Amino acid sequence: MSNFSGQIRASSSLMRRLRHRLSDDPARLLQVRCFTTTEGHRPTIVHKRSLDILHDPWFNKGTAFSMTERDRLDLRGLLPPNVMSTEQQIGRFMEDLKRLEQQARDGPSDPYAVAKWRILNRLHDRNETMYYKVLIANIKEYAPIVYTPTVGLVCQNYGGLFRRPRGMYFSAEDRGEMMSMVYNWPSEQVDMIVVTDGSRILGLGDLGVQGIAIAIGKLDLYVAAAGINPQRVLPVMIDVGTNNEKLLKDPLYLGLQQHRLDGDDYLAVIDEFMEAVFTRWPNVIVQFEDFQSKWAFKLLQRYRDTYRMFNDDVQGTAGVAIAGLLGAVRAQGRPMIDFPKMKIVVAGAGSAGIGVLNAARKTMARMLGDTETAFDSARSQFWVVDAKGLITEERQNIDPEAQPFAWKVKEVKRQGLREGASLVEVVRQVKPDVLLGLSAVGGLFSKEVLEAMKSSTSTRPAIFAMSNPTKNAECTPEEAFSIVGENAIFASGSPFQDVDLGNGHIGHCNQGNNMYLFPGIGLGTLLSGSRIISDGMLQAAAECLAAYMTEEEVVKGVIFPSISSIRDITKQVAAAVVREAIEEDLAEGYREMDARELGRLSQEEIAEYVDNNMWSPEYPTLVYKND
Ligand SMILES: NC(=O)c1ccc[n+]([C@@H]2O[C@H](COP(=O)([O-])OP(=O)(O)OC[C@H]3O[C@@H](n4cnc5c(N)ncnc54)[C@H](O)[C@@H]3O)[C@@H](O)[C@H]2O)c1
Ligand SMILES: O=C(O)C[C@H](O)C(=O)O
Ligand SMILES: [Mg+2]
Repeated sequence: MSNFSGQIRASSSLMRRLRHRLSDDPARLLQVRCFTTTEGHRPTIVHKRSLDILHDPWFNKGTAFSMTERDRLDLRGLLPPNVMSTEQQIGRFMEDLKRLEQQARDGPSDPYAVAKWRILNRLHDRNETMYYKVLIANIKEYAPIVYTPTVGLVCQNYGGLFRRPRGMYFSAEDRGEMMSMVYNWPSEQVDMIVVTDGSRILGLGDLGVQGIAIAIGKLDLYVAAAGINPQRVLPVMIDVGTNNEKLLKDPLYLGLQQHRLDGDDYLAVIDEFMEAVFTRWPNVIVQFEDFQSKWAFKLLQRYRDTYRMFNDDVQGTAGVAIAGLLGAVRAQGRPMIDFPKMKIVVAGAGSAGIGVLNAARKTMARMLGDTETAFDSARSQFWVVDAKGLITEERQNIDPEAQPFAWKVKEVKRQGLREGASLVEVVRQVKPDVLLGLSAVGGLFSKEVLEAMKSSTSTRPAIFAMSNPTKNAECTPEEAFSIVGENAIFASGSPFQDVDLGNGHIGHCNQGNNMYLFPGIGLGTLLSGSRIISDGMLQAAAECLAAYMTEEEVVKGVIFPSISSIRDITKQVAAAVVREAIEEDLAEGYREMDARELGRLSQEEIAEYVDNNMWSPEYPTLVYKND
């Protein structure tokens, strides 16, 4: 790794000299700037040869090593003699994968999904370049394998599926050691960490150390969608124990078999981890993922003003939901500014639900003039139902995060409702424009609830069944369209097929998942060099996603892009985040691009800068060097 950064250092000084000579020609300066920050096609110096190269997934090309390279790197005889092109290699790999698929049933219950994950995982272990080439070219097919829903099944079965370790594990036993442990990771530079404590994996609950697969899956999207260099990503599991009784007794369980640490002991572990990673990699960005709500908000408040971090479930989900909600307004043929008139019922008041509620309320308030009164009145557009029913001020031991959305008892009485009213009662009385589920309860939007949505006052009632994985979705698109009607707008957290409504009509199934935002938030933060991730940067990301869909698409009920365009949407989101960081004077620059230069870039140049800094899976030519 040291050579890799050495190469970057060498090329940086060359570029500095070049730039000095060109500095009075702004047009050429931009060209050089873009060039300096592009992952180039120069040879990569390696300090390994022979089997060490074949066992190194960062350098391995398998049968694609040319004969001259085989000679240079002492590989002759270690590979079958036929030199394959990348296309041939991928062709062979895909044939294998497809063979399996042809025998498989469609849909989320695909019995071969885990087998496909295993095949892809093996490829990931032996050849990173090829793995990401396959993933990027077939993202629609394989995102549901490396990401939700299959990754959920993988986490549940990780004890059996675990082969080669990937990422780092910090456990409660490592207290006092983390600052030195971080140096065991081979990369001199890490741009992105996704960390989980495994306490709430998707809607599957506490999966302890097995939750590492979720961090790996999120980082796969960072590479595939945002072009973050895979040598600079680090999946992390913080193992503070588990409260999953089954895992505590499982002889195959890979983690600490003790109950979770809590209170100050818990905080001490997370604090030590944050200090350690930011000491070694001061420019890293840490994404918190799938922490139980109890800690998600507290940790976000604790770190967000000092570290470059965000919580994907709270903040990423909020942005995606806002984009979807604005899409639902546009789908009715109404201007976005009508958003503050929407009546929204949210089922689920955990990290995701509360994140969405806070962001939606702020967005409404901004549209109403950004005054305190506007903020206050926006509150009455939301009805929050959790496991105990409708939340009002009468609720005992109310969660402080949910408190601002608790209805006054007198007011709900007037609406024919009361503390703890059931979801179906609330929907019947409120007749909402939107029913949004982040409850993790599969089938929560029952026939009765969806029947009640038929009296929605909206011409295009929106049903967002956002819980993951598939079996935790609050309803299926078939149920939504058949019961609520063809005009409904549907989005789900995990992918479903579009629904054939007959007569040539298609019920469009949108995937409303934070995957449309977190890669761009991470990339934009990295390239802006902002030390924190501000509300404005998150808002800019959400607005960019909302504006991505055309009027024509939105009217057809298509409110989120297809996953096939995830690299493009991520690029745009990242550019929007960079622009906002510049605007807020937070951008400190990245590598050769300092804050001043960044501040001078036009909108088009920012887009180009982002594009030029995205990693693409191409084999570099390798040259051996012995120091
Ligand atoms: N689509 C996305 O991008 C996305 C993003 C984040 C989270 N999620 C999903 O959202 C779900 C919830 O995540 P979380 O972190 O908020 O979890 P959480 O466990 O913190 O919260 C779940 C909430 O649902 C409530 N609930 C439980 N049973 C209910 C019922 N019968 N009726 C109404 N509410 C009920 C609970 O009281 C709690 O408030 C998970 O399935 C997760 O996968 C989806
Ligand atoms: O992981 C996902 O697919 C979305 C979200 O982060 C979740 O926790 O469900
Ligand atoms: Mg999550």
